[in-house]
Amino acid sequence: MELHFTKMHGLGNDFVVFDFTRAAYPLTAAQANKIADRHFGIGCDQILIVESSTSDDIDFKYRILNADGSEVGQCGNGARCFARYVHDKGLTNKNPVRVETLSGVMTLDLNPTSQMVTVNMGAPRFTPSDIPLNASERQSLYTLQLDDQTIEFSAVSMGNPHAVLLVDDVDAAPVIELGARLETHPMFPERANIGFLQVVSRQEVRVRVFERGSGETIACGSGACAAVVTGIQRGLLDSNVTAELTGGVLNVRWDGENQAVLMTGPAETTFEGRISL
Ligand SMILES: N[C@@H](CCC[C@H](N)C(=O)O)C(=O)O
Repeated sequence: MELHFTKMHGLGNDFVVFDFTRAAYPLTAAQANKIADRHFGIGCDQILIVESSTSDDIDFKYRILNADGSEVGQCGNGARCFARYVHDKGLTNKNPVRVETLSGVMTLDLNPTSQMVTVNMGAPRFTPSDIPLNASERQSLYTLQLDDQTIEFSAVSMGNPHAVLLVDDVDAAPVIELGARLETHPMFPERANIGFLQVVSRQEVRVRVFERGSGETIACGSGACAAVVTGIQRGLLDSNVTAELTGGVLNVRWDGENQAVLMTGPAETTFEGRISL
């Protein structure tokens, strides 16, 4: 079977995008894993699948597979690329675009004069069972034990599970070593994305994220939102924040409890091709 794909990225968080609106194709986890492989496949952090929606008021179904083949409910950088893709391919001319994911409905707003897209990420969820997190009650800071180290973190669902650690300097943070160990810690029954947050000022942060199912990526949209939201909750940040990731800059806005998070950033196409599976 040969499939046409489009390669896209949001701040270097890169995606292989497939249009399955006309014909469904059941990609297996093993095939997804092969596509994402940077040596034996195309190479990407996530695979994004465009499908038709069955609801009248929703434009598309937006499915997300991590590089390890696991299907997940959220990808913020991917959502911006999704919006750009369905417009560039002429699948819709609606703006905003409404999409359904495993985690709920998202609204994607394309800026008509630039490559920027604003994603309404929905309201963050803090209840442990919603994240999910093995804890009996909601707290702004949790701790877990790793050998003889006590790790302090905040936890939130942005439609996917995030733990956020506050650090003095993201460049010096042990993102890969600690991220890999925390991703699969029993505190996180569905694993978690592990973010490292450095507060530069009340309006500016630096963030690195070890992503569940993909490893450290050079940008994670939902990770940036999780980091900013937990920083605001801890009283360290204002409601409108610039998040600097290794791949570039996002704007994140959150006006507090039960309010939706708005994330704005670029979305770009790099190339198109065909792959035999
Ligand atoms: N890169 C993403 C997040 C992709 C999914 C994540 N790895 C998970 O497993 O939840 C983003 O930009 O949000």
